[in-house]
Amino acid sequence: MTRVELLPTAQQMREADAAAIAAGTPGFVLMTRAGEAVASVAESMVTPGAQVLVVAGPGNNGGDGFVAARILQDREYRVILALATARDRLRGDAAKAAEGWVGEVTPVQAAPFESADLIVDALFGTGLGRDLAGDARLAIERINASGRPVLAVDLPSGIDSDSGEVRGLAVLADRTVTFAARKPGHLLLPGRRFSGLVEVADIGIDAQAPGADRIATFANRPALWSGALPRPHLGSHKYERGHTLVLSGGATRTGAARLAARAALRIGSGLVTVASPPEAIGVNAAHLTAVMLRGCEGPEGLHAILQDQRFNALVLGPALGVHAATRAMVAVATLARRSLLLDADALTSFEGLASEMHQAFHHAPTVLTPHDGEFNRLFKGHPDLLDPPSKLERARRAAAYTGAVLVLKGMDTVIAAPDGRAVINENGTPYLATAGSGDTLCGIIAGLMAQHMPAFEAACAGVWIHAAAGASFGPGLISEDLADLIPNVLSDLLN
Ligand SMILES: NC(=O)C1=CN([C@@H]2O[C@H](COP(=O)(O)OP(=O)(O)OC[C@H]3O[C@@H](n4cnc5c(N)ncnc54)[C@H](O)[C@@H]3O)[C@@H](O)[C@H]2O)[C@H](O)CC1
Ligand SMILES: [K+]
Repeated sequence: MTRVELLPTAQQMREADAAAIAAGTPGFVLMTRAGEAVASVAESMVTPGAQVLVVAGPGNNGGDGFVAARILQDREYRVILALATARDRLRGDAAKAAEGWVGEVTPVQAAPFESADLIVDALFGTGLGRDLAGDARLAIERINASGRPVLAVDLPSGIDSDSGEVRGLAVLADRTVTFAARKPGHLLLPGRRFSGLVEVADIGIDAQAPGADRIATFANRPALWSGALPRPHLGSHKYERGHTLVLSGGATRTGAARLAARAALRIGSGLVTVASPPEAIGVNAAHLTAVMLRGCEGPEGLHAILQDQRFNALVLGPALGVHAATRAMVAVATLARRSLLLDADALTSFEGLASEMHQAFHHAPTVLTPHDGEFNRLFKGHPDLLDPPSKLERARRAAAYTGAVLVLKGMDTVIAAPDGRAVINENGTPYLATAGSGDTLCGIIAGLMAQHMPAFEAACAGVWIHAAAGASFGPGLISEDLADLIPNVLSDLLN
């Protein structure tokens, strides 16, 4: 099973950097190792004799570039170094690295971008603090316009290490060499797209041990939650494996509930029932076999069903309709204190009413699964939740605000818990962008919670399993395929 991967913030990297230095490794040694790592990846991209243009910035990212330039020149590459600042402005280790460079230094304006066989982007890394302007911006425009292969040092310049956002303009790199650990900005969009193929170089810094008090972000990996996956044992009976209740929409909107219900059954919920409005009973009955069916007329009907405590996980939202009745159903479900998954209409019915969700979900395991559009509609009027540029930060704040686990979906789905834990998912596939895919995800997560998996772990596992199932099918995937692709993914995880 792969190991857990922490994605340190820029601040956590600075602390890890300082800890390595305090433990006896001089900063310049770290920089030299970083430069060596850059040089060795550059050698895998172009052969000796090739023209390499290293574009260096004013800080230690630039310092790494100077070290790489020296090493490559020693190895018979034709290296030119373009400096986006005045040489006498370099400080500390970067200035020391520049002293070791005896080759040509040109101002950015005169650098031969178009004729380079490889461009090394050493302008900015984790120290990027504001939108780019001036010579730095010019350099990035020239790099991107050159059409030449680009190797980025630590991060593509212009990408924010913590949020993955573009600070004005960013280098579009083919490959990135980063140090000690990947950062959130390498996994979050658009940073992931600008980074190209990311490789992690071990330069003697331990970045996997954040201070226990620190907010930690991880890459979503089975190592984080496979231990919490439900594993039926010989004595298991179906009631032990939970009973998931999925609310259906009206007669012409019943597919979503059945997609969620089948997925809940496939992921291992012992029983699954669709609660259907009377006018849709016939339609649902015609399509259901192992999934059971109950009539349910509005909030009162749901309240009556929930008198049976065996229904221990609920899915509300898909195709329920955006109106007050859906809000009333959510209120009944919340008061029943069962594991609860809210998606789609159960979220957008609270557009402008998010304050009704404030601290509303602390009493029972709850997972909200909005995509960006639903998130922005739900939290309209809450700039503190909508404004942070970082998807991680938005998800974390919304989780803390509601008391629910927040799954903010996309190709870079973020899962955040009210206590600050968060993961970034990266095994998504564009083929999951198909009608009903989200409904299936609801069923997977709820089905795991029905089997008593904690909400955060169930959400992380559900997102990963959903994506792995989709990726295993590829082109032509439709949502009806997804539930039946779960068993293969599960058996890989459970063996
Ligand atoms: N921590 C490690 O593991 C190691 C990191 N190394 C490299 O060091 C950089 C971080 O270096 P730092 O000097 O902190 O910042 P940058 O080089 O990224 O930025 C340079 C400097 O530029 C100023 N600045 C910030 N934003 C802007 C802007 N928009 N326009 C102009 N100037 C800007 C600010 O003063 C920055 O300090 C890390 O990425 C690694 O590549 C070590 O070499 C090896 C170990
Ligand atoms: K860079």
